Amino acid sequence: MTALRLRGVRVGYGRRTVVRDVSVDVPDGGWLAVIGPNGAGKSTLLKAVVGVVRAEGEILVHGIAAGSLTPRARAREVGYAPQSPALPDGLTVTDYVLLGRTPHLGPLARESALDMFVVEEVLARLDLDGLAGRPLRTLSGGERQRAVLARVLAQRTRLLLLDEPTTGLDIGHAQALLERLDRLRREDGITVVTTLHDLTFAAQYADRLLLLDGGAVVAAGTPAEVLTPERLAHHYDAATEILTTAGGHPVVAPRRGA
Ligand SMILES: Nc1ncnc2c1ncn2[C@@H]1O[C@H](COP(=O)(O)OP(=O)(O)OP(=O)(O)O)[C@@H](O)[C@H]1O
Repeated sequence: MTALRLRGVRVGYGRRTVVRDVSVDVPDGGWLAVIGPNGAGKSTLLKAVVGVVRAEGEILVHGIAAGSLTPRARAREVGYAPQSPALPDGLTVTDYVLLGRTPHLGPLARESALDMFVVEEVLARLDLDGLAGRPLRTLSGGERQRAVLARVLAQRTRLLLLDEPTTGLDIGHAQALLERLDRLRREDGITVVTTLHDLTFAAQYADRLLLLDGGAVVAAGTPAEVLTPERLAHHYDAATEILTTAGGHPVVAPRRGA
């Protein structure tokens, strides 16, 4: 089954079109990385899928038109972490992550033992259990980023849309997070869509890349197909060499003084 299908998606702010004619299919259990230079329209595309911005064209989530879902139903299908979310002041990490359970709560809106279990499990997996009682405002940038991801994972959706999930994370925490997502994908069939500026991480984890420039898809395919020095020069204005890891994944190495 196709977890996410976009056909001819267009998004504009006012009269300016910033995403144009985007079509892509993401199969169940797949990982799509949306890449592209600053301002290419990556975040806007994700926002269109979760309904934060209005879009034209077709957006199907697990075969259902996204626009026909209530916000609560959509939140049970799609977990979304924006690039820099506004965090409610005064909440502890546990309280905040518990917000991820909101779409699953019954009519009395009381959390059950299952909700608490899910929250504790997610906190442990993201190395946040030691911070569970801390107010959000006292966390470091990277810890805050992990708390945002914990809230999204607590939502337990089959499709995750993550906007720059590794921003502010050190290489170890970034890798641990991407490994965790990869395991969810392989073991539970969760589908992952991320924007990622780190093209080497994108090439390691995503099975498909979608390169946007000026709001349009300019390349799509496997990391090895999309990441060429010519494309990176043309669309990012970057001088790079593409190396290869022992495992056969492309590595994007910037070239000094080119
Ligand atoms: N709320 C808004 N109102 C008007 N223009 C916006 C709004 N949000 C984004 N834009 C513009 O839309 C274009 C695409 O922005 P978007 O944030 O989707 O790009 P991006 O590819 O995610 O960029 P980055 O890599 O810098 O995060 C940019 O030119 C941006 O200035």
